[in-house]
Amino acid sequence: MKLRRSWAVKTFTKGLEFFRIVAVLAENEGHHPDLHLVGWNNVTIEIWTHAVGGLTENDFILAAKIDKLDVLDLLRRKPSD
Ligand SMILES: C[C@H](O)[C@H](O)[C@H]1CNC2=NC(N)=NC(=O)C2=N1
Repeated sequence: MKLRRSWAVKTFTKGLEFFRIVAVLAENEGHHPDLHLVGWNNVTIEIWTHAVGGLTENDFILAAKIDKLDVLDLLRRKPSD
């Protein structure tokens, strides 16, 4: 079981900017997601705790903080939810 969310970014480079922002957060949290940039503009982030091979509270905390990031200027459209 993993937490997974995808976003369509405006450009490949904006996808990398997204990753850079997430990387700062991940370093601060001491918890690190899997980052995928596929098909030039599809960003998918997967979160789980490798150490236990499943989900822990830290995963939900990181996911919630990623959801709150101000990345609208990087996206093709607003996230649907
Ligand atoms: C020592 C260090 O805190 C651990 O290796 C952390 C780092 N970040 C991590 N991130 C994630 N997603 N899962 C882990 O098990 C994990 N372990």
